[in-house]
Amino acid sequence: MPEQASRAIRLNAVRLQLGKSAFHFDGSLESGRITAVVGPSGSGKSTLLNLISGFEKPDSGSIEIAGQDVTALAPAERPVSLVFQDNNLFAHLDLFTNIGLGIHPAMRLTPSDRNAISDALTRVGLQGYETRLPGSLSGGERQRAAFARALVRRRPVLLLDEPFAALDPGLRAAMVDLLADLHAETRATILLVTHDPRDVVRLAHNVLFIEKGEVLVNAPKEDFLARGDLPAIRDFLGEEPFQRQSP
Ligand SMILES: Nc1ncnc2c1ncn2[C@@H]1O[C@H](COP(=O)(O)OP(=O)(O)OP(=O)(O)O)[C@@H](O)[C@H]1O
Repeated sequence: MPEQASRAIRLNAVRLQLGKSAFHFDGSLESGRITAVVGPSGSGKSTLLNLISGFEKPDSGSIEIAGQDVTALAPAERPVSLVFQDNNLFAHLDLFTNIGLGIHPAMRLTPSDRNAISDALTRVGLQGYETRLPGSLSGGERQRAAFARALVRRRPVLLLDEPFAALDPGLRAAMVDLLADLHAETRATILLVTHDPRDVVRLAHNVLFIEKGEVLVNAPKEDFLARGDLPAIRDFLGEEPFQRQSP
């Protein structure tokens, strides 16, 4: 499938040292699919997303997105949207502007852009919050606003670092459904860092399990869920019996 291959993310012998932590990533991620990025705390999940989005530069090796070598490109030049763990809203700008910047850095917005912003706010349950500053929002509301910005950007690659972490169970379920809908609409390549095996079961097509800065397993979800023989994966899955479900 040449077209599929050309749209994938490839990490070619990527090496990075951050303080005492060494990272080595080699392999590819399927395009148009949701890949759950899982593994113990401190294993390198956020670092992988930072490398793909360009906020970290490899010491050696290269990164390709959609067939293009992006290793030397700045984050804004990459076809990627990233929602950080602690979200990345500008504190001095209202929500409308924060989200509008996701569409156009100089805020030259068309009427349809303005509609898209309002629509995104509605979809994350923040309708009417256009003039609010991030500091006046709860952690979960900020997280949803960051998600709304990723929605309007419509980049082919969406990187989400624990986007549901600060949400209560009801909102969490709504946002999980929203992400599933978003993927069905856009067929974006989505990497989702999560600590919750339920997200893997509900959302993921593939799973990348990272341990100590390296990929332990990169496999379809069904194969991953069957790897209870590996202690690290058993620890992640816990005691719950997980059904083999398709997203
Ligand atoms: N700039 C840095 N300087 C030194 N060490 C760093 C730096 N950034 C990350 N690290 C270390 O690299 C390791 C991996 O960090 P990373 O944030 O990628 O882990 P993670 O898997 O996302 O963890 P968590 O699940 O807790 O969010 C950690 O031990 C972290 O302390």
